[in-house]
Amino acid sequence: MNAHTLGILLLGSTGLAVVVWVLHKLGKALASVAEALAAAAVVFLALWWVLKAVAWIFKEILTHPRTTLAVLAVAAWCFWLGWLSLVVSGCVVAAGLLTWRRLHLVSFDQWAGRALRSWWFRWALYMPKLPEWLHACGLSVKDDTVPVDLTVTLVGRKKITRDQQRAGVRLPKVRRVRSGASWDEVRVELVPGQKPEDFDEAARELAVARKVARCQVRELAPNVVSIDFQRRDLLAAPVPCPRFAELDASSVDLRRAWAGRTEYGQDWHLPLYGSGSHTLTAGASGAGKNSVMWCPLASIAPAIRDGLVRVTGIDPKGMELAYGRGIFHRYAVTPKDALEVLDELVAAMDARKAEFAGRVRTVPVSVENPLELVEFDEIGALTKYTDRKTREQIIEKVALLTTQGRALGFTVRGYVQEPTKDTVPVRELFPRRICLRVTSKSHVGMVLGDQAYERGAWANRIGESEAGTGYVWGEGIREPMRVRAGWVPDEAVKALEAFVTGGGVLGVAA
Ligand SMILES: Nc1ncnc2c1ncn2[C@@H]1O[C@H](COP(=O)(O)OP(=O)(O)OP(=O)(O)O)[C@@H](O)[C@H]1O
Repeated sequence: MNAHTLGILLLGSTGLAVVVWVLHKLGKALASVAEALAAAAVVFLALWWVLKAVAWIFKEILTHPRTTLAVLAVAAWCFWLGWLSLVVSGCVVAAGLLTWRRLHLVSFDQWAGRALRSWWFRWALYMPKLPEWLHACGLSVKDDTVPVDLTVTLVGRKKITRDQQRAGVRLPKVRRVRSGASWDEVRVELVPGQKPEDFDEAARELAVARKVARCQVRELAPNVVSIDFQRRDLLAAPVPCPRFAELDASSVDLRRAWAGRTEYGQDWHLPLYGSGSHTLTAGASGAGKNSVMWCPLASIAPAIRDGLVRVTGIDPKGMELAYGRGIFHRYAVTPKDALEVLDELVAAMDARKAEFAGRVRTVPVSVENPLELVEFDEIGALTKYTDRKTREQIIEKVALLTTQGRALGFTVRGYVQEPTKDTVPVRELFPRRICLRVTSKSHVGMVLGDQAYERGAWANRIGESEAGTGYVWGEGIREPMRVRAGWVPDEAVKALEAFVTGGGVLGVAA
């Protein structure tokens, strides 16, 4: 090997070493750049997921505030205080709620039970199941009109894709679930292509899907309907009237006369004396107004017999009350007689006022000063359909009795078919109202007040076969409550008459 070759080899090795060194340095630099990029990507991704999670939590808080906050509260509790204290506290709360439920079912249900049941039904039943039912009942909109994207590739092939988000079917969204004692209201928002009538037509199928006897649909807005499912009906069968022959005088409480049953399957009481005793009952013909009248009278039969209660009957039809004529201390049919009877009552009230003023705040019921109970059937017949002079006088006397009678032991109970203001101008003077089956939705508000219908007093939907069923609201009842008056058949009215007049205690099998 000569010097020239040696020089070339040396130069070549040096060049190669330099190239290797440069590549090594380049590789190192590239590796650190890649490392930095990877770290940045990880940080960016982590930040992106955190942001997404925060956005999701905010969205959930906004759309389902109660549920999300409850879940967050439970998680926070577990994190800071431990799960054991959570379980113990949960058991204590559950025991408290169960005790409350046992002691007072109605107040428990109206303040806590409804909210818990609504929440549970929403998440466990209606959110997962309703879309399925709606689809099965033909209440979904098929998205045949989904746009199709055509992609032409470089090699000339065509790829057809559908917008995955909008493919398939569109279903109404559940907006709210409200669960009452007997009915569940599921509010849904319709999708374009649907109308409320579609839901009306599918009501029967929906009832079958939910496995309940009845389902009704209410239109709340052009694109919102409430699908109402009747879960149970404890008032389907007539409620028997009390066995008054077996009652003894000491068990009669005039402030809580038994009147029938509530939709919770509990006793329904009405006050005949004291606060909230003036009662107006509205109901279409055949709605069962007379059972609201007769049933409490049957439950206080011993007090009527003993002279602690004196019943006055005003009966413009001259039929219904005449059947138990002996029960009534005073009785009137014609407008003239009615006015006379009312005059007599107002005079008695004034005499009592003169005797007791300044001595007591409420006149105690006794044989000398009995509770004067006025049963005014078809009150509209005399406050609208008589001559003006008599009408005005009758209205004036009823107003006097309802405004001044409570503390003096005078109670008026009126019954009306048409609860409009011009039929019953003294409507507002009756603090307690009962709405039996009525012919129009507007009547519900007239009897029970604004919002009664919206809050579930659907008295216009009571069936003709459900006579005696109605709604009560106000006077300590937070939500409209469905009730059914005890049914007092004809023979029971006769037996009641015999009982209170001392004509033999016949009693009635309940
Ligand atoms: N509580 C009830 N339970 C079961 N059936 C009842 C009840 N109340 C009434 N009915 C039935 O409904 C029918 C009509 O009842 P009721 O006479 O009380 O109606 P109403 O509202 O007074 O009607 P109208 O104003 O026409 O007199 C009764 O004959 C009876 O068959």
